[in-house]
Amino acid sequence: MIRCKDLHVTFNHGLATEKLALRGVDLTIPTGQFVTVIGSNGAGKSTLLNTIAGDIEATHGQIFFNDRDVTSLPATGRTKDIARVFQDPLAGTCGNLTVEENMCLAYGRGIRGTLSLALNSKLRKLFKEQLSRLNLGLEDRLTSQMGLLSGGQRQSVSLLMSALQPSSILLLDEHTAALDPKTAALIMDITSQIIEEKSLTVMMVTHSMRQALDHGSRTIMLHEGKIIFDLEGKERSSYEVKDLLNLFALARKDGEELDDDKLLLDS
Ligand SMILES: Nc1ncnc2c1ncn2[C@@H]1O[C@H](COP(=O)(O)OP(=O)(O)OP(=O)(O)O)[C@@H](O)[C@H]1O
Repeated sequence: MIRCKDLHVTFNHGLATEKLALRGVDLTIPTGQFVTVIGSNGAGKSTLLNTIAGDIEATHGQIFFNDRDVTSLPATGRTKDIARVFQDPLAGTCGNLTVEENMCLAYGRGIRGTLSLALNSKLRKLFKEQLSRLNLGLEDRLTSQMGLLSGGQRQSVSLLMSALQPSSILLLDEHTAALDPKTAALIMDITSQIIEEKSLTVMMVTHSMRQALDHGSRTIMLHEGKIIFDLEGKERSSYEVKDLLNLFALARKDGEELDDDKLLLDS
């Protein structure tokens, strides 16, 4: 379970550039729930995920994983609980290491004395099996340098790496946004499989209204640092993409244009 209690994040406090990025987020995500997170540019989606991951310190409020208060834990103290895949395929993997070395690091996160974890034939077999699920021929490129893979290939490996970790929470920040439609669909497919296999608690930020409704069982919409809609159950099932776009229209202030073309394009 993830619980955010009255979560606030203010950047550049007291300066002319002060920004209230989160303004009292109250959110409880039961164990095993898959929540899609939508909202226009600057709504606070990444800030929410980064604060849950510990990369950004909460200005006020608390974060719990189950009953454990992790608010003051740095990101390094939360890595056992959280796996992440980012929009940028370069984030989250090391370009100078080989595919198998990257996977070994991810695998080792759950094991004591990770630095001494050696690549052996058993691990290579496991990594090959995982990579072959992608149907991208990456099972034959275990010793290729990660930096030489295409963005889509690299993102695919990042996703598999998240499945090798012992984490119970998966945070996906627009992880298919930089991919071509075919690769994006493949990645979403594998994402769903991994989530189901590991019964993960998931938050997925997306700009695609279609993706937001097609995946998971709950959708929250952030606007100016607050959750303004929280849809699940029958109500959510009855929603179409156009209904979500209408919610966006309702959320904007009078006369303010929806400045996020991407929302419309990806719908
Ligand atoms: N490190 C930072 N310093 C100052 N302001 C920041 C910082 N990070 C984010 N912000 C601001 O906080 C607000 C929320 O940003 P955030 O990245 O969470 O939005 P988002 O909903 O993820 O947007 P997008 O869809 O464009 O990625 C924005 O106004 C952003 O400019």
